[in-house]
Amino acid sequence: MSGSPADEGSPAPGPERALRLGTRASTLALAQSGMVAEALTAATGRAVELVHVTTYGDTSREALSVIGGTGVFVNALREAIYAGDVDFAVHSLKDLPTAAPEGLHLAAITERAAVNDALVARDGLKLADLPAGAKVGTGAARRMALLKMIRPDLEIVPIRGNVDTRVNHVRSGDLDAVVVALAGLQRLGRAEEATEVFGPDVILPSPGQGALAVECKDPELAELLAVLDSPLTRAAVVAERTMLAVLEAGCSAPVGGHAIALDDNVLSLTGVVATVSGSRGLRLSHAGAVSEPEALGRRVAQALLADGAAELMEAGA
Ligand SMILES: NCc1[nH]cc(CCC(=O)O)c1CC(=O)O
Repeated sequence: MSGSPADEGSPAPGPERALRLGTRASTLALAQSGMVAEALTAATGRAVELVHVTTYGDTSREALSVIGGTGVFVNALREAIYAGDVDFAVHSLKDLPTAAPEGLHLAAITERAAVNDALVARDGLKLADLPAGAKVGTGAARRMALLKMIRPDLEIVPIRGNVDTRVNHVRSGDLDAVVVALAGLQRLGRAEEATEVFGPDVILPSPGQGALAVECKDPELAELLAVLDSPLTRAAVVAERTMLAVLEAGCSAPVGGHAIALDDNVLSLTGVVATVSGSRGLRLSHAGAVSEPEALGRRVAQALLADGAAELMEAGA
């Protein structure tokens, strides 16, 4: 194949030109895409060029629940791949809808960074130190519900926007605290602003949190990108996302899921489902084979459903 011109009819980008990586232009997306680009170049020697793609989710001020959920960030990047404007894209895995898109390969799921949620509070405060009625910003139903379970007195303020924007609400004094993904803070070089890092036992993360998904259309490119895949992270997030899919939870439902490898062969998956108000919640864990993450995801989802998860998600309060 080497030496064949890129325009000879093969959709596979020839080795002579840089691979075009489509990315949102937010600081976090640029950091994530940059990390993947560097890792790919280090592993394969291929040059990677970042191509900015503006998504409706970036320009709209509307609530995500109104404009179609986090899928809006993903769709514009996918369109750019389908159109051939870019060769591949990097997404935060937790933003990917669970349904597999037609004609695209989930070529790599990168080794997971921190799965934790983190509190960024004024004056170095921890959750337990916040005064009664303190204003805590988050737009995620899961975070709202799980925070309310621990501190029913808090005033949850629904905010959205990039991680920097959200953290800046604390800097400016609008809010006493925000809850964001630690992985996001770390990738922005702002991890030291976290005043508390929540273990999964306290706030169970979102399915896929901390992992990046690398997606492309061309099968040969998918083989090249697979060098970035972490099989253990893939097994964990497949278990988490299967659970989410079986629960049929929209991205707005308060659902958490987190799988860890107990050893090379055994995965433990914990799932949580709650009412948005945090008035009621269910949480349980099962273990299963690393080689069969879908079965584990289904098992945890079915156990949650058997305990009344569907009613909780519909309750709305
Ligand atoms: N919902 C937006 C989003 N998607 C991915 C991350 C963080 C990075 C990650 O989870 O890998 C964030 C920010 C946040 O949740 O605070």
